[in-house]
Amino acid sequence: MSNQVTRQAPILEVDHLNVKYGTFTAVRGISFEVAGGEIFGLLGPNGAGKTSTLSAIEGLLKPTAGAISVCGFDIAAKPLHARANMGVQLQATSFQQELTITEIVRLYARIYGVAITEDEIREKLASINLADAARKKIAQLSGGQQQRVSLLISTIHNPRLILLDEPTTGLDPQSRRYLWQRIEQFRDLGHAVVITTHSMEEAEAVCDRIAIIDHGSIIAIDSPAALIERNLNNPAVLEVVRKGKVTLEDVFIGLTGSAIRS
Ligand SMILES: Nc1ncnc2c1ncn2[C@@H]1O[C@H](COP(=O)(O)OP(=O)(O)OP(=O)(O)O)[C@@H](O)[C@H]1O
Repeated sequence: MSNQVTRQAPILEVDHLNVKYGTFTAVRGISFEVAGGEIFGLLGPNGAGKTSTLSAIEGLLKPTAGAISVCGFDIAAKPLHARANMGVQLQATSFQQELTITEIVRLYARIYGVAITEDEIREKLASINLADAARKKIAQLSGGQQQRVSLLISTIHNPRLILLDEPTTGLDPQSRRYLWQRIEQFRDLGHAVVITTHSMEEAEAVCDRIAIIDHGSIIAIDSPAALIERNLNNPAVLEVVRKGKVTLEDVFIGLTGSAIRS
């Protein structure tokens, strides 16, 4: 939790969410809330159900049971209202490859009904250190630059809820730090941010709270520091400690097991 911001009312409420693919249950009874001014991490081994959970929140996938609301709007009953309040980070490959970065920003502003002048587009690109790349196409940018564009687009309509699926995978430490700072700025402005990551370092560095998901269920939920504290004497965790001091990764492996997932 940011020191400057008092915890606000929930922006995202997920209540006993179930997702099935055919007869296979990918998400079983997941419940959590994310408040404004909070960065919430979804962690879990491959196949745990993180993307399925995000897809249900985004309205891309119909849950088999449970309810999701964004800013009080039920995603099933008021999908347009709910989606107007959320920003979803897209992959670089999802953008129109033939357009320049400026044209992409202009296009998405229009899609989201945001009035934006050419000067404002220039300012926005400058704010993510991409003033010089305004005429470049997305494929001509580095991975870090693409992720900055992607975050800019997903937040162009100033959504209260921001959903980021592994936003820093493959980035160098500088680009990763830069994105962390941008994400924290949104948090400090009172937005709610949900992030999935496989990086325990990232979870510890930016997440105020995390949920560890395994086999479709939340098995632990708290701040990273509290999860470590609570598991300092957990034999399953102590068995996997590598460097004498219990880390979030040790807690994660201790709770989810060492077996490689398919
Ligand atoms: N469209 C689908 N049809 C059938 N099964 C699916 C489908 N999408 C996901 N699954 C299965 O549902 C489970 C959860 O998948 P999901 O992608 O939500 O996991 P994840 O935690 O995001 O994994 P990863 O870390 O690998 O991205 C997995 O067992 C996966 O194989």
